Amino acid sequence: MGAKALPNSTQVPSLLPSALSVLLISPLSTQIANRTPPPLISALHHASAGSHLQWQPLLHLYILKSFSQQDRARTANTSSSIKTLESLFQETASQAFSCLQCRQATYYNHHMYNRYRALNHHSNMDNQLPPEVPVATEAVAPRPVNFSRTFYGIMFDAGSTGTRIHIYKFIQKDPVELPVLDNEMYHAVKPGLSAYADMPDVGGESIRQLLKVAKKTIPKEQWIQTPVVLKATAGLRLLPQEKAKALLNEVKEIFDDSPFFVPNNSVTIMNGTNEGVLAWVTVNFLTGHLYAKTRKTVGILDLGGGSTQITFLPRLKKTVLTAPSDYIAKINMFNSTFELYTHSYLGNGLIAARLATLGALGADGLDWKVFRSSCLPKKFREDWSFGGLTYKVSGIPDGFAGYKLCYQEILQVVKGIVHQPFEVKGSSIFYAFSYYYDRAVESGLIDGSRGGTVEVRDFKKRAKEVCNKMTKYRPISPFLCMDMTYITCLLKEGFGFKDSTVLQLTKKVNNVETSWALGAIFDHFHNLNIH
Ligand SMILES: Nc1ccn([C@@H]2O[C@H](COP(=O)(O)OP(=O)(O)O)[C@@H](O)[C@H]2O)c(=O)n1
Repeated sequence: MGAKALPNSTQVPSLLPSALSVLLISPLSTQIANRTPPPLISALHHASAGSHLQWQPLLHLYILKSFSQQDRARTANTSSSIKTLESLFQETASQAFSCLQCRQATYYNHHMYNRYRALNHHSNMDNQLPPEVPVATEAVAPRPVNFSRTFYGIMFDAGSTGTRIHIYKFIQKDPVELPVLDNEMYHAVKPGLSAYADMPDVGGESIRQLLKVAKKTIPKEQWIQTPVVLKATAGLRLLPQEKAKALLNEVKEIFDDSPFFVPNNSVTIMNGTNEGVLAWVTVNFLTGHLYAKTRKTVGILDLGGGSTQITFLPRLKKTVLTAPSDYIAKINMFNSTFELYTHSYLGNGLIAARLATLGALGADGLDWKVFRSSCLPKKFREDWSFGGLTYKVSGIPDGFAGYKLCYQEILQVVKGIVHQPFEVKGSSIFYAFSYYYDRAVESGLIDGSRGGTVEVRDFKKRAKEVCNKMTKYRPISPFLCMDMTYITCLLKEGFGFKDSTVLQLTKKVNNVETSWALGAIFDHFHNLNIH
């Protein structure tokens, strides 16, 4: 089966702006007023304080599908989603206010006080729609003179293959409105910090470079109250402790010299559980699945360079009961606790898996040993660098190359290592990103600008083709056969997905990266208490 188009909720960008602007500019315009049930108008209008990224999939679905009078049920769902996304920010407000009370940071002062007021305004709204808001309210409502409309958060993702900055802009239009995510500014540099294990000061330059982007993006008067946080993943987890520490210290010094607000513990190595859970929070937030008592969520599959994560909300108790105890994590949101299946496999990221397949992971004699694999073109031989080390790698010149042999090699890296959750054979939807996405694009499975939906069997089919015609695909990457075979093997033999399992390959939703970073900024503003 070839690539399919994404469903509506992830195709929003091309269709939404015009439809959304109609609603935001004139929520009671005749057409909409005639066709939209009054409670929804109220809810949408109440929520219309900015461009409201998180409402977009909901609005999109509603506008495109619900203009006929038939869909009262869908309207009810939409309204409840709006309400529950508000709840997320109500909780944020509550947390922020406690920070205000403990005087942790000047940063929180006026934004958070206003959000606390919003919390009071919305208290006891469980199972209700937001209150009716007259159309003219936004134009004439009195506001405090210095009311600040926007605030920002900076999250650095120090990954094994690169360092990225995510600058999130939130808007709070009115003291009684809750803040919403307006947009994300994203920038990335390569290689990752771990490549500077022996020269942390040089590694620090990449952070300085990215901070310049933050200074350009965020208005000067906001700098002092904008938190800057860096979380490192597999690259630093795999380094010797003292080398990782030296890099983190370097970053902390750079942050301290910056004009931004540096909270406690702002530079850390994140654990694998949080990486998986926060990516789940991001994707479910962006796709409109995150609300109180939600059962209909999507799973996530993240394939990094050094580690890989799987996270989903089990529907069946058996999935929880049959999982190793440290594969279940709890997270608090909307006054309830979500019990997630999550695990991060360190050493099973795509690049680490290449090294393992080649027998090079942790090997000595790197200056003379040549690491060979039947997953590489026979005549290929090159020096290849990862994580600050250089490896001599090659195909097997007088041997065989191809899918079957390659699959057998790769099986050693997966079999018996990756746990198969009970429920994964069911019909849950999984969003897959990072290297799943990149390799699907490079091998021509999906379009790079739009993403797409594939089945697990599509990866297998394309892996066979790439491995059995290595010369054709060599200009794209000599590692493409190895990578595609690894992805196939990880999905099938590792997690135990069926050939027919559908994967939603997505890099961005409404122009926001599908990465743990957004979940992490939520976690910063409101401790989600992952345990
Ligand atoms: N915001 C992000 C972060 C990573 N990635 C991709 O994720 C892959 C590697 O992730 P990573 O370097 O963070 O690896 P880990 O440290 O998580 O193992 C690369 O393909 C990146 O381009 C992305 O597309 N967008």
